[in-house]
Amino acid sequence: MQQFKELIERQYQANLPFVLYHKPQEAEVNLMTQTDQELFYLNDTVNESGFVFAPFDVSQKAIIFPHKQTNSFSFPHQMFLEKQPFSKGFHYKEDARQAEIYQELVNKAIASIQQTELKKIVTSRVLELPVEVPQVSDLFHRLTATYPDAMTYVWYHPKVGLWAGASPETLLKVKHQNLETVALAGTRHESDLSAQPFTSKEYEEQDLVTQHILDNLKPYVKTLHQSERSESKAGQLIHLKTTIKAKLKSQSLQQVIAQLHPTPAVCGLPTQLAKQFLEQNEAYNRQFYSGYFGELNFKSENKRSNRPQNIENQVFKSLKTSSNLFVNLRCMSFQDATCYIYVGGGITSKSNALAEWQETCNKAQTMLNVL
Ligand SMILES: C=C(O[C@H]1C=CC=C(C(=O)O)[C@@H]1O)C(=O)O
Repeated sequence: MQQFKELIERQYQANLPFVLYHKPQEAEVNLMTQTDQELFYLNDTVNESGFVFAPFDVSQKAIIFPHKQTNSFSFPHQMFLEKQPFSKGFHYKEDARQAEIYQELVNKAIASIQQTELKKIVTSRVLELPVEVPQVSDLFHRLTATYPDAMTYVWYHPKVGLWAGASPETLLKVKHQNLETVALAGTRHESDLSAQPFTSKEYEEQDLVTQHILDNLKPYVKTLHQSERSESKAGQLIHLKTTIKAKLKSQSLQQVIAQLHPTPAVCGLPTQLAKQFLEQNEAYNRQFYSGYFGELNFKSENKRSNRPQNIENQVFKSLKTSSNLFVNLRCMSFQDATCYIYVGGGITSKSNALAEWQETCNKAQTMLNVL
């Protein structure tokens, strides 16, 4: 652990880019470090390989830590579970004015949905906390120990900033031509679920996401399959989730990402109208919140024997390419002794502004727990 800590802190103190991440339930924690401060933008989704960090706004370019410019390390995830980290959680009381402002935004979204063809808008807000930047190795330790089922990460580039989070949502997994994605929406705190089970509001909210993904993927896939809807745990929150699997017609990842991002789980429906509403009414820049991030075109060696017993020990090696991208939710950034926590929720005609405010408070707790 000491070696790990020193490696990360040295990189951070030297103002050099790195990403530290743990994919849901994986045995290993990964670290990629860049040896200079150059900022690389993703230009070619098909041929470039590395860790991408993409903003919500699709008109802005994604950043990549390219494999060719980085060193990669891995550590056993077990190492982060042995000593339970020490967070007591950050007690933060939001003032009534913040609640008012957010509920006004939600009511405006509800009115727009009632008066136009908009069906759903995912409104969001940012909390500002006076917090010194924590030791990045400790922050990651707490995140990954607390949320082993999420995609946890700490990402840093001196020209962009420091981001961290615990995402519950896969944007896509692609291996060869096999694609997997999820429609995730609808939220309850686990302690409320038995008294207040999911209602038609959340089922409809989540159906919109599932249907949108299925419709958008159809032209690009040979087969398409959706799972039964289930309840999925993310920290202390429960969401509704449908898993969608498909066989792609070609490996055009660029087209597929364009179909999936931003989904109605983070923007709304119809997408362009919802985006317009957010541009006009959300009084802050989302930056990387509700964008996507993760492994793009990672190559791993695939070994297989041509005989069941492997008698002649003849092993074929082939390189497999896979991508694992996640939606950047339950995340925060740090700047000048301030921590910014980003939270939102899906609004439909059936939404209640006070309940939506409470939902964003519950979501913020995911990050407050590890500060
Ligand atoms: C927009 C967020 O969550 C999305 C993902 C799951 C459930 C959601 C909801 O219930 O509104 C949101 O669509 C967020 O966490 O900031």
